[in-house]
Amino acid sequence: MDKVLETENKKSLTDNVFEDRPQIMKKMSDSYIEELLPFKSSPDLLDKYVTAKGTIRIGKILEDLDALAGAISYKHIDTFTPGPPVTIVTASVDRMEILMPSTVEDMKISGHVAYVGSSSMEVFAKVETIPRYDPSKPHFSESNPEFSITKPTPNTVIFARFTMVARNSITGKAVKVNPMVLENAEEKKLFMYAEDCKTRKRLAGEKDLSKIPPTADERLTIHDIYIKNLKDEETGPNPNTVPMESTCLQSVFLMQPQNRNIQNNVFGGYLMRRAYELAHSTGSMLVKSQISCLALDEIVFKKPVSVGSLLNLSSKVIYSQGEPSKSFQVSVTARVNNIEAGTSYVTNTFFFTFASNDKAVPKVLPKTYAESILYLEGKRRREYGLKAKKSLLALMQGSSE
Ligand SMILES: CCCCCCCCCCCCCCCC(=O)SCCNC(=O)CCNC(=O)[C@H](O)C(C)(C)COP(=O)(O)OP(=O)(O)OC[C@H]1O[C@@H](n2cnc3c(N)ncnc32)[C@H](O)[C@@H]1OP(=O)(O)O
Repeated sequence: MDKVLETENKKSLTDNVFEDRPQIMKKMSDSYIEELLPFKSSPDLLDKYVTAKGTIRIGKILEDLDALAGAISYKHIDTFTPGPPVTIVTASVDRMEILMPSTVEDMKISGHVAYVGSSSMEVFAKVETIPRYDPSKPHFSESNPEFSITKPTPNTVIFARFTMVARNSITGKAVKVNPMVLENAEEKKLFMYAEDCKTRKRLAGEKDLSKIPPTADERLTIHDIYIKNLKDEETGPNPNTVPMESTCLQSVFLMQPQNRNIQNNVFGGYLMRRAYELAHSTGSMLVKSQISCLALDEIVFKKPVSVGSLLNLSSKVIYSQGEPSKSFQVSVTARVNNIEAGTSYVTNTFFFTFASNDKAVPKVLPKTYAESILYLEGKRRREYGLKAKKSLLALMQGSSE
């Protein structure tokens, strides 16, 4: 008996509370949320989202998607009984193809939990245009009587897959989330697909060039660039090429409490918006004209960014083929400086694909080995991106039949 008491006394109070958290079965439709963004009929709303070009700010939409994924996850873990607070954090986001229209359209963002692991949830969310928007419909709906699973349709402009993780708000440890009951074959298929997405993201980063050296073909590419650089030095700079180092931009932000979760860490969506805006500026400076965002590669939020720290975002154009291609890749590295502790670490690197709307894009050339590795990273991402876009478009075509 004494032995049992001794063991019990050694257990942390908060851990017990979380282990005892009741679990209830949830359906996919239980976590569904949709929010209408009627930009055409609501000038006040449009005012918050419009860019100088008169289009919709992609950064704001990315921020909304992250908040929506958070709200959906909280809905899934809700057990309808008062309990200790659980914090939901964004662990990773899959690659997103961005097909935003060049005109202002009414939109809807919606989604639900598509897979649950032990403490993780895969949230599928999409942004779509609503050509025949009915202003008598409510703006915000927490349930949908005609629930259908989230998959891309011909009206989808962004299809996003988030991995959200539940943590004990006090100890920071993993918390078990509610299990899920699958109601039909379509949901089972989506659940398996979502599980694959989660596993792939979990393994992301293990194949990157900081861990695996360039292939033989890639080494040849680096050598070709070296020869080109030598030629340029002899004959004078080529007007159609730009050194990678000259494309760098930086911005520094003090992390304020307005963008924090209950653990005092900054929302992933806020970081995505800031990174997007810097990447867009970096691309525009290269092209010196209007550009459009085509994709945001997968993101892993490795470490939290705490309120009070300094966020340093540094960006560069890491890959562009030059004429006739109009697309190029921009990377943004987020480094956090803790002023009082004097520490600094990289939390994540964002990779964007942009395309020039009209003007030609100069070829970007690396000068150092470190830049060459970034160039190869950009080239790999471009090649992977072309395949990913093809399969998304096929999925969208398929769902219209
Ligand atoms: C307009 C709309 C209306 C909205 C209406 C307003 C609503 C208003 C609500 C606001 C809601 C905001 C919600 C935002 C939420 C943030 O934006 S949070 C801020 C950004 N994110 C962060 O700061 C996270 C930083 N990273 C970390 O803290 C750690 O890396 C993590 C994510 C906790 C993972 O740590 P770890 O030690 O690897 O965790 P570990 O315990 O080993 O694994 C836990 C689970 O995560 C999984 N996992 C870990 N890493 C990964 C990964 N990279 N990929 C996939 N899975 C992973 C594991 O597989 C494991 O899964 P299970 O087997 O338990 O199912």
